[in-house]
Amino acid sequence: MTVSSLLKNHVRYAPYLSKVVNPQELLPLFKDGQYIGWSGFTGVGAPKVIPQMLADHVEQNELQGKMKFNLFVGASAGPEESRWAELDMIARRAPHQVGKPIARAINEGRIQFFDKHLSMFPQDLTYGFYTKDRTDGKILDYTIIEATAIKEDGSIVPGPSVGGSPEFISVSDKVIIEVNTATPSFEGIHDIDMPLNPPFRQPYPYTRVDEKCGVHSIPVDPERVIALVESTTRDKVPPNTPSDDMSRAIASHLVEFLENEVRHGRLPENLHPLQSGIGNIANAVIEGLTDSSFKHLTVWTEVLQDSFLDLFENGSLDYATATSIRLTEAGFERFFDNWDTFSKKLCLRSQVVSNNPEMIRRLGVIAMNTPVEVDIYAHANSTNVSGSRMLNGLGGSADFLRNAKLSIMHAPSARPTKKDPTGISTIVPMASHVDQTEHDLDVIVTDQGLADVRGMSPRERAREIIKNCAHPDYQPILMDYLEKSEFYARKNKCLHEPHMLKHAHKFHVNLAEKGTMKVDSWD
Ligand SMILES: CC(=O)SCCNC(=O)CCNC(=O)[C@H](O)C(C)(C)COP(=O)(O)OP(=O)(O)OC[C@H]1O[C@@H](n2cnc3c(N)ncnc32)[C@H](O)[C@@H]1OP(=O)(O)O
Repeated sequence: MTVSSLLKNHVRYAPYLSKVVNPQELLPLFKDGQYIGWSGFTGVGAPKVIPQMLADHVEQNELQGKMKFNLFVGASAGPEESRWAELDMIARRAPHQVGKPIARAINEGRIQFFDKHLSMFPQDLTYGFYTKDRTDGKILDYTIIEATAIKEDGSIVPGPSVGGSPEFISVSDKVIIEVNTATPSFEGIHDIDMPLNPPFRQPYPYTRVDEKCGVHSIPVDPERVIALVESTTRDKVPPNTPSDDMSRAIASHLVEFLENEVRHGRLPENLHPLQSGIGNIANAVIEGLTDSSFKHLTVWTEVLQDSFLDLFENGSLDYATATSIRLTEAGFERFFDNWDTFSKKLCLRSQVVSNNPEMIRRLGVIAMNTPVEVDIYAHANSTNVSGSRMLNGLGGSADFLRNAKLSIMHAPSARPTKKDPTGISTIVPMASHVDQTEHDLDVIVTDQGLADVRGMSPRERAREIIKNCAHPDYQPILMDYLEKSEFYARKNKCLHEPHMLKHAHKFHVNLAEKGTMKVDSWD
């Protein structure tokens, strides 16, 4: 097959050039029921060509539901994954996904999805936990990985995400590389600690966000690389929703809180390394920090979004490390135009390291993530609407929130339903599913205000959360629930964390039946 000169420029290990194929030639390798790993994390750095080729094959031959794979991706992949879900090509999936088609397939029971902390997922895969029913001793049949360059030793330089690729490759029978020639090489930006399983694993030695001691590309046994294909499509991340009054209000409460922590000596002037989730609120919080007086900030997180570029550019951010840099097309343009500046201030690691509990606790990270709901005692649901409907998954939220120095959850105080503009209260009597427990969270913040629940008993917490965070439409209803619960609990001597179990999920039942959480009474 003729190899383009662009591809030759990206591949510095000559023996691979004889393995360059037309993607169609790989079709016979793929069989229903196989276990496949993809590179990628939060919609960037995932393979594109082979997933599309397989999707076209399924669509053209009406093989929907007849060619299904057990698919593992560090976190969410790109639009190719949605297409696989639409064509019923995914039998099993872990650990985090994004997009309506895949969430629909999970909630319709067509995909067996299991959720796991992002720091643990790759190592558990290498332990063989997820393939314990295989009888051939293999873990992954194929890893399909996107590279932006291949080095002289045949090792793989990933693109804007590292994710779980090092672990996937280490347990993959065969490896297929998609070399993306539309994206500039990301060489020099990665620092990768290769997997080493217990009992001989060494501690990660980092005591600052900018320390590095890993390798700069992912080593692979060239014998296991069976094919290379050229990919000419860049990652496409949809534009972020601009910040609005609600998200700006949250950001301003948070900035005020952090300033107060500095004044009281609980944080240094440049804070501690920040972690920030994805989405509109997380973006607004970072924008809020851009406008604040904090300088020399650092970031230890899993995903960097466009708003971090502003922080770099205005000089507030000294250094950031993550496992993925999920930028919009405009963001990537800005990033490549200023490669020399950004690449010196940025490092991408594997997700086992970016989300490593020991590192998060050692560095005293300040973690900020958005929940579905938080209950009056500070248990939070990050994943399942009304206890059942899976959204995106746990992601790294609990890796960070359990281990951070400050664990913060930010959310709108109310979300709309078709029937009621404030039909969903973020603050509920009892969370319908718990991902973050009362033992993990320190601060809850909504557009209404901020509840600092450190050191508070559950009943003190409940009052602080209702008073400061609940939407005014729900404050009296929640107070009524709390007081009635206390009345019954006092009689039964169970006042530590009082609930009326028969009413604890009445907000959710009311939402299902009447389209609003506004319950008329507790009787
Ligand atoms: C890769 C990573 O891990 S990044 C690091 C952090 N990761 C995480 O925190 C993972 C878990 N978190 C998440 O996935 C997100 O933060 C979410 C989904 C919880 C919140 O994100 P938001 O952008 O605020 O979600 P949004 O308000 O659009 O809600 C999503 C959907 O859930 C519905 N929803 C949200 N909360 C509720 C609720 N309490 N009750 C009922 N429905 C709800 C919304 O109506 C919306 O429904 P739709 O899909 O039919 O439109």
